[in-house]
Amino acid sequence: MIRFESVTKRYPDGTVAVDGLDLVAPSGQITVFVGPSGCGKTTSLRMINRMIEPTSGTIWLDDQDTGAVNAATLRRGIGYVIQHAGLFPHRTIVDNIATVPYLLGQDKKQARARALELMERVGLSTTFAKRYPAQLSGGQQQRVGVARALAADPPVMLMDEPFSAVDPVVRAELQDEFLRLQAELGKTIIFVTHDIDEAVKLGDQVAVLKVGGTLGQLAPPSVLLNDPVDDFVAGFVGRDRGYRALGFTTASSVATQDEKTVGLGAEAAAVQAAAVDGWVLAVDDARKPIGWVRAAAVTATVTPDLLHRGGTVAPASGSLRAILDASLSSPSGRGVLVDDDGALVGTVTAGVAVAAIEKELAARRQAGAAS
Ligand SMILES: Nc1ncnc2c1ncn2[C@@H]1O[C@H](COP(=O)(O)OP(=O)(O)OP(=O)(O)O)[C@@H](O)[C@H]1O
Repeated sequence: MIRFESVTKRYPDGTVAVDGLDLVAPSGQITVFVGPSGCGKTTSLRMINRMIEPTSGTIWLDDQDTGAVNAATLRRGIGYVIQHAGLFPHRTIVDNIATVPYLLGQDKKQARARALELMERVGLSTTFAKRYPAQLSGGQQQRVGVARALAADPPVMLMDEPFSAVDPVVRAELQDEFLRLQAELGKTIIFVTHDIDEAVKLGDQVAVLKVGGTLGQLAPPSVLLNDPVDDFVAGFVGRDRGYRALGFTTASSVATQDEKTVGLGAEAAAVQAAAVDGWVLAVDDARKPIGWVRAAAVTATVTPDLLHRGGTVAPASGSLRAILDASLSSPSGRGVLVDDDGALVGTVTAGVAVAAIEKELAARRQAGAAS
C-alpha cells in the first residue's frame, strides 16, 4: 500500500505542484493518476521514490515512512518506467533489462537468463536480445522498459506515461499485455497518464488531479464515469461518459435470438433458405462465426471472398457496451454473441441491446433510490 498523507510540493520558484494530497493506493492494484497538463502527476509519482522530495507531508510505503529510509534502498523495491523507455543506447537489450540485477551484484549469467525470460513475458522475441535500443520500434522499446522495471521483481511499479509515445494500435496492444501481466504479477502500481480512456481501461481506481495539485476525485472507473463529483471531473471524463460507462456494466441477461448458420461451401439454395432480411451468418466447424454473407451475392456456393468480417463480436458475458457495439457494427443489424470458447451463442439487435441497457439502468436507479 502507498499512502499520501497531506503531501505538498512547492518548487523553489514558488510553484505549488502538489497541494495537501491525501490518497491511498492499495497493494496489488493499479492506481492511475490522470489530469490536465501541469496538475502534478509526475511530481506526485516521483515523490514516491524520492526523485523529488516533498516539501511537507508523508508518503508511506506499507508502514514505512519513505522519508525515513535511505533513498537508494527505497528505489530497489520500486520499478520505474517512463515514456520513450529511457533505455541506455549503448547497451544491448538483454543488458538493459539486467541493469538493476547487475547493480545489485547478481551473477551475470543468472541475470541474463532472467532477462531473456522477462523478454518473453512482455511479448518480445528473444532474438532481439543482442540488439541495441535504436534497432527496435517504439512499442518494442516500451516493452523493454517494462521488462527492465520488472527485472528486480519489485513489489511496487511507478509508470509515467509509458505507452504515450506509440501509435494507437500498438498502444492498445501494450495496454492489453500490461493488464494480462498484472493479472499474473499483482504488483502495486501507480500509473500516470493524461488520457482518460487509458485511465479507465487500466485503473482499478483512478485519481483525477486538478491543476494546483489537488485531488478532484479518487474512485473506480465505473464510479468516475457514472457519478463524477463535480463539473471539473465531469468535464475531464468527457461528454460520452454515459456510453463509456456501459463498458463497465454487464447484462444480467440478454435475450439472444437463435441464428441459422451456414458453412463455407454451402449451396445458394441453402443460403437463401437460412437468410433473414437478406443476410446469413457463416460459422466454422467449431461454430465460431467467420463472417456475414449477403444471400443475393451467392450465385453458386459460399466462398471466403463473400464473407463480410467487419462487425465486432461480443462475449455473451461481456459488457453492454460491447454487445451494443456488436449490433451497431453488424452488416445484418444483428450483433453476434459468443461463449468463452468463441462459439456462437446467438444474436441481438440494437433494440434488444438497448432494452437490456434500460433494464440495467432501471435496476440501478431503483437500488440508488432505496439506499
Ligand atoms: N523543477 C520545477 N521547478 C518549478 N516548477 C516545476 C518543476 N517541475 C514541475 N514544475 C511545475 O509543477 C507543476 C506540476 O508539474 P508536473 O510535471 O508534476 O505536472 P504533470 O501533471 O505531470 O504535467 P504533464 O502532464 O504536462 O506532464 C507544473 O506547473 C510545472 O510547471
